[in-house]
Amino acid sequence: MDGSFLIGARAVTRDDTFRAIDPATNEALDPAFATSSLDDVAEACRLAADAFDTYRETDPETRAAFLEAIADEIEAVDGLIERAVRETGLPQGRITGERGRTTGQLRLFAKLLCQGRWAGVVIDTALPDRQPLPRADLRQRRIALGPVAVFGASNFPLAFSVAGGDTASALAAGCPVVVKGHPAHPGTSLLVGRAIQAAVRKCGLPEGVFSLVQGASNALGGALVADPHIKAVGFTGSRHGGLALVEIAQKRPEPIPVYAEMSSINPVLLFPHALAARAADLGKAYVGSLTMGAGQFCTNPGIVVALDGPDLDRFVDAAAEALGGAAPQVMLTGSIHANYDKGVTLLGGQSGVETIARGTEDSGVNRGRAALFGTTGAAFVANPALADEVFGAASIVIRCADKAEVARVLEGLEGQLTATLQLDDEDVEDARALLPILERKAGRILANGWPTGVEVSYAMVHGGPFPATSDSRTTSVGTAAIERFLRPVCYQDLPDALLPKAIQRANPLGLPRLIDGELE
Ligand SMILES: NC(=O)C1=CN([C@@H]2O[C@H](COP(=O)(O)OP(=O)(O)OC[C@H]3O[C@@H](n4cnc5c(N)ncnc54)[C@H](O)[C@@H]3O)[C@@H](O)[C@H]2O)C=CC1
Ligand SMILES: O=C(O)CCC(=O)C(=O)O
Repeated sequence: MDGSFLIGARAVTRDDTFRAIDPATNEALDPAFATSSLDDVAEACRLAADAFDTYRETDPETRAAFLEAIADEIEAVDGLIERAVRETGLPQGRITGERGRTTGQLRLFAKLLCQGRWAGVVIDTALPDRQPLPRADLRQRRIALGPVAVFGASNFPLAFSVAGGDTASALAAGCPVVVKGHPAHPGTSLLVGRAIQAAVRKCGLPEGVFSLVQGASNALGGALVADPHIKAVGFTGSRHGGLALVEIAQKRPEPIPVYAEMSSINPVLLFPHALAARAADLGKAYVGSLTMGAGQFCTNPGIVVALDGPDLDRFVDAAAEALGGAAPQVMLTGSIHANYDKGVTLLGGQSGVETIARGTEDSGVNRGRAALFGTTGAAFVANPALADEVFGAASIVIRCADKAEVARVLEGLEGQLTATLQLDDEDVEDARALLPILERKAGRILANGWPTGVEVSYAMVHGGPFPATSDSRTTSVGTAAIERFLRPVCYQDLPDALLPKAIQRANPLGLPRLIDGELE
């Protein structure tokens, strides 16, 4: 690996460099990586704009073959898993699974392209004899928005990074992509970036379809979002970072959409009959979800809400026992670990909050020690700081005096990616009463499971009201993610010779069409 970054078909080096740090040891890793300059960012965006008109009008099958080629190239990269493990501290099994999720995601978008519904073809045929006025021939399809800036996430070095869901959905839509790799895993980013670059070449696509810029400074990311050629942004990371990018995008002479996935504490509701039947099992399973990946999931179960009583005591005892035996895990970066420790100290120091259990003692660098807290519904409602996300394996159990207090706790929450119900048949009526609140708050509501681990599928919604995301109308995981990067265009009375293939009368692409309100 040579430490370059990728501008179109070129690998570029610069004198200004930075290194990845192995978070398990704090050792700086070779090689040194070139930091992209602001001119490099501008060049990547210009190439993307040059490629746009050609790339967006490629046949769906061509883009599908491209996505498949990227997946194949990623699977062929030597040393990818090892490098990602070194740069993130995540275990090999987890990274291997994540690679499968990443390539599976690319292949799912390839399949979606061949199915054609994404093109959104709707036709209202002309009614020349309609009284009192004739109707024109109206043909709608969706086209790509333009070049997209994607920010790789620290916590998913493959599935939410260079070739992750944002990139896959933007490329599927017909948008060239300029990725800013996350500075914590530049080697992983480069290896995956090279795989995409190779796929661009093999598929004969314009070089500007993909570039990867690298560097740690906010100026770099800010310049990318501000570049006039960029027409949308995909981001997963901190609330602070996401909001900074939203502000830059809104202040541009031409504001653009930012799809930022930010903070979420993912409430878990324990209903009385479920608690009575299996409190101890629920306690253990909750700690499994909480501590997975050192808790570094935005879907991590950060709060548990239940009626106070002996069954909740049994849940808490089982959770405390499981968490008390949980070994500290390497976190992604020194600063994420420091933020975690700070968040745990702040939460534990709030009035009305008790520390129920901590994971076993910290014995190495950047190890996150799990933390379980408890409080009452009244204290939680009175103090918004108790609902701040602590990114890592920390969670708080909220003991409510009655059902009305459960509802008040939920009403007080900000927007969430998920809400989880642990319930039995006898709990359904209580759950039904809370469903309207949960629908207003969350993008995904699940029963008798745990929120971590998102399925990549057609029905998935990985989104939710602010601050879970900056735009609750969409999802960043699953096939519906393509919609973020498309916009409708209506063609009125254009002759067939001028129409794009997607909406020509003979339907040469064989796309599904809604004609005069009826599915063809
Ligand atoms: N909710 C979630 O899913 C996640 C939350 N986090 C939170 O974020 C904290 C920091 O972790 P990171 O992953 O590094 O996230 P981050 O938001 O600090 O950085 C993500 C990316 O955005 C860029 N960036 C950040 N602020 C920027 C700005 N003002 N202008 C331009 N570019 C900017 C960074 O260089 C990086 O490429 C964690 O401690 C955690 O609290 C991190 C990862 C996921
Ligand atoms: O739980 C998952 O699989 C996805 C989590 C996620 O989107 C994140 O942590 O950024």
